[in-house]
Amino acid sequence: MAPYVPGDNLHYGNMKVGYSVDDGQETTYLDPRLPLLQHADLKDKVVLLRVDHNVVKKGKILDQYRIDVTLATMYNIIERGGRPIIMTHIGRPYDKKTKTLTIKQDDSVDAVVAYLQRKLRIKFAVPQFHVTEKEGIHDIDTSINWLIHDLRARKIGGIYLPNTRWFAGEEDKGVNMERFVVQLAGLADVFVNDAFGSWQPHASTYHITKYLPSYAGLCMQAELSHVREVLEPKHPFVAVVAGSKYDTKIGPLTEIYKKVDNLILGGIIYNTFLCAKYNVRMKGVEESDIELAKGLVEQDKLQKKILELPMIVETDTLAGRFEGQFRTINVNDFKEGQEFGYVVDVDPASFETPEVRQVLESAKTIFVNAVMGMMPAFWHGTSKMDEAIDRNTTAQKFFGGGDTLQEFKSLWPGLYQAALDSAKYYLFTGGGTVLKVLEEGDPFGLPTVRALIENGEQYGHSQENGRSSSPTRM
Ligand SMILES: Nc1ncnc2c1ncn2[C@@H]1O[C@H](COP(=O)(O)OP(=O)(O)O)[C@@H](O)[C@H]1O
Ligand SMILES: O=C(OP(=O)(O)O)[C@H](O)COP(=O)(O)O
Repeated sequence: MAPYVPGDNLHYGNMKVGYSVDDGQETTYLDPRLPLLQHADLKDKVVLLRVDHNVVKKGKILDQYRIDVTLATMYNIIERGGRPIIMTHIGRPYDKKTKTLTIKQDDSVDAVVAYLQRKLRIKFAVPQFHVTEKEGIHDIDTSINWLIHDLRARKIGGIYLPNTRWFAGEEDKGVNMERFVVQLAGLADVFVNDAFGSWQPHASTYHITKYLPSYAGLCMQAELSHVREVLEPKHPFVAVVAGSKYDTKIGPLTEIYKKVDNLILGGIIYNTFLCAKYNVRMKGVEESDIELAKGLVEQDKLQKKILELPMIVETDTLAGRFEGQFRTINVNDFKEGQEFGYVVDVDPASFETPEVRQVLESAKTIFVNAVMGMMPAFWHGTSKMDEAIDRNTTAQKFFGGGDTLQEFKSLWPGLYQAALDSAKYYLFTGGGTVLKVLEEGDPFGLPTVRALIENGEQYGHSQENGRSSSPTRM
């Protein structure tokens, strides 16, 4: 039998035999100053690869999507002779208020490493370093040299470092950070950033570029290219933003507000907004955050772009959804000075009001970074939101965010699967990152991406230096 040639379909009468295989290339639109993985010299080089494999909850992977989209970069590095040292953060083990680090096995990279080993059938080594209570790992000690020796000798397929946020220097700005970055850089010859979702300028995403020739990975490139569609949306443009990461999401909202036709809020952000607007109080919402939300309330007084979801769910306990201990309350009944228990979801009925239906059904672009309720017990609002958004079959729909994708997958597995292949949907690996890009107005202004560009200019390996011109073929 003749060998199968991709793209060379065989026709027998009306029957089509074989299938055509896409060449895997895609036109991307990237800033020509951005140094690309494709242009790096990787032969026999140790490559420090930062990914966003922040997919582990209580020691388990709930959605492997963020790992799968980095496999192309790993393959590319290995195929071109590079030896990978991979790193990611998991969760938020550093408490900014108490300034302490809590190291729990649940936040380890073990589940990710086990998944990669099963998937790629190569062996990864995870080095162990000395841990200090409340301060984490101070040093990458020399014990790692043995593993690097094995990596170079191809006795192991890769090294996977412990959770980057377990290192004292990761989120620090002083000597701890400098020491950590110098030690990290000492392990490798080249740095590749494929962690679109990790926009925060930490040691392993940002400061490391001061010390190694640095490049954008393939996932990073694809995401940066697609984010243009949200930056230049078809109108009406509706953003739905919810969840629990109040600290990193409230800032971008003021800028995003200017770009959208309507903004729908949920989760802790919405609770804080409601407290500020109606002068009510809810358990778990901090006074300092209410103060921050007042700016958004003022902004909305004139333009009225924020579409309120009127019915929300109040509970007496955060321990679960227990009959008789939760109830639906209506924002329109709020009285100044009222105090509520924990507000943990949006009632699904909110998505059936004529105003909300009209806005979602007439939108041309919808960006969703939203888990409406406290999971896993209060899933009802998020489920209804996903359904209401899917009803609009003409809009371009962009979902982004670790938890957003994970809940989309667990609540609507069939739809999630279809969305992965649908031209009407695009799933971003990072939700906070897309919000940040909308705030900056430029994906190449993200601190981590800017650092790559500056590195390319410093080392002279940006695309502009005779390698290629935009648009780029991956
Ligand atoms: N009202 C609420 N109270 C407490 N937690 C909430 C509430 N609404 C959503 N959450 C939690 O927010 C988390 C998702 O938020 P976030 O990390 O900001 O989203 P993403 O990862 O998609 O950007 C979920 O774990 C969910 O349980
Ligand atoms: O899950 C992430 O972001 P996302 O919740 O905005 O999608 C990323 O891993 C970034 O995590 P971080 O917001 O703790 O820096």
